[in-house]
Amino acid sequence: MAVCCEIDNLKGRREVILDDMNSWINFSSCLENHLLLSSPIYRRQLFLIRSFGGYCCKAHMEGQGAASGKITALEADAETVIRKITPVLDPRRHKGQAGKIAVIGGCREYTGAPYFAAISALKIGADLSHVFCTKDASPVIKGYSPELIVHPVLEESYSVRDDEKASVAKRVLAEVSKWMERFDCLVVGPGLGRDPFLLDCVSDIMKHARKSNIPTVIDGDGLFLVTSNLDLVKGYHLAVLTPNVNEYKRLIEKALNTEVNEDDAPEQLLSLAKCIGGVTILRKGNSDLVSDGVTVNKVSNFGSPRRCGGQGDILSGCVAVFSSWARSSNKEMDDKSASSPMMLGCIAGSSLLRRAASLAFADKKRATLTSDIIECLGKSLEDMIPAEQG
Ligand SMILES: NC(=O)C1=CN([C@@H]2O[C@H](COP(=O)(O)OP(=O)(O)OC[C@H]3O[C@@H](n4cnc5c(N)ncnc54)[C@H](O)[C@@H]3O)[C@@H](O)[C@H]2O)[C@@H](O)CC1
Ligand SMILES: Nc1ncnc2c1ncn2[C@@H]1O[C@H](COP(=O)(O)OP(=O)(O)OP(=O)(O)O)[C@@H](O)[C@H]1O
Ligand SMILES: [Mg+2]
Repeated sequence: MAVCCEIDNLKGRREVILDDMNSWINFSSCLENHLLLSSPIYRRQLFLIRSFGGYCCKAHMEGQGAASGKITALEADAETVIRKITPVLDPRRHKGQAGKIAVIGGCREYTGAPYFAAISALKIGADLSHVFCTKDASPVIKGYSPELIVHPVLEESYSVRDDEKASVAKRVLAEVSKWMERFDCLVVGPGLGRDPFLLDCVSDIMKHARKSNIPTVIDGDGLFLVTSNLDLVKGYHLAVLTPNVNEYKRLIEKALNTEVNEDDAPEQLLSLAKCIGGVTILRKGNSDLVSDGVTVNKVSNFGSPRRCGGQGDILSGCVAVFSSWARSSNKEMDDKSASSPMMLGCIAGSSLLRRAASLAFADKKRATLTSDIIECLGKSLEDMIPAEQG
């Protein structure tokens, strides 16, 4: 009979005999839910057990690797996560209950990024999607889509005199704050730009969101801001950072004062998340890695070989929605021991984006663009969780 609690302690040699279906179910759910950090040896044994057909087998596990070897990231069961957290389409629900998201981003240079993030949130099932951007960016973003609610409230240095800055900053915070309590999640950074005055205002917005316990996904130039002031997110368990290759490099250099180490990538990500006080970090790349400083997971389902700009923006909008759904489903089930909603949101968002990218690429090949991927978000979700059954 498998004794699941012993599986956590792999310091010595363990023998696990899975002699019936129930013990296999216990054993495998223990692995999926708790033992996310494992040694290569352990993973080989898991594979061996699986290859025996799931049960009625005997496995010897040498624990040396777990005690002294590398930390590896187990592939997350993203499809199960998506099925678990996506809300049913219940006719008794009213507008807003499936999620209200706000993107803080969009300036003179970048109007695509906040649009991609905000429209992706709607495409996967959120009810309302707002964008808080600069005055210049607003008509452009509104022009892309009548679905988005666009607030032209941010200001860049060039449009504000020095003697006006304090009052303008106060006004910007007031404009965003009056909406804040209504949002289930913020996405800070897609297309924000790096204007110092604008970033000061966004720091104030982030502090306010934190005080109000609003989950916050930080991407793009939001990561530039956070890297320059880690205290903005340090210890905030409702923060998610979604760095790309450059953004990750800067974070590692700043927080850990070292270089990116590809050989021990899961371990380094775990240390980074721990160092920033348990924020959740989704490191984007060929495989996406997700950690909250306690566990580390991998999402590596096939995506697309096209690296057109904007895919990270889609991801940030999806992570915001899925994290909100995961939070609500934890609350509905009153399950305090459930996995971190931000981890689940990252796993679900990453997997869905990659599926959508793969579908879009199958159709458009080299001509695949971010808008094509957005068009595939709905079908990708439908394939896993049909609307009529959901
Ligand atoms: N259509 C759009 O509006 C898009 C806008 N985007 C926005 O563009 C902004 C910048 O995002 P990126 O993903 O390009 O940011 P990155 O930080 O990845 O790159 C910015 C640029 O600086 C260079 N760079 C980065 N780190 C460097 C370093 N350490 N030394 C030298 N050069 C370095 C990169 O090669 C790149 O050309 C963000 O606000 C982002 O959201 C992107 O999301 C792509 C789509
Ligand atoms: N080499 C890769 N192979 C496969 N998929 C990748 C690769 N790199 C990134 N991705 C996927 O694309 C998504 C976006 O990652 P990317 O690194 O392009 O973000 P980004 O640079 O922030 O994008 P954006 O242009 O929106 O700012 C990731 O979540 C990942 O799933
Ligand atoms: Mg990006």
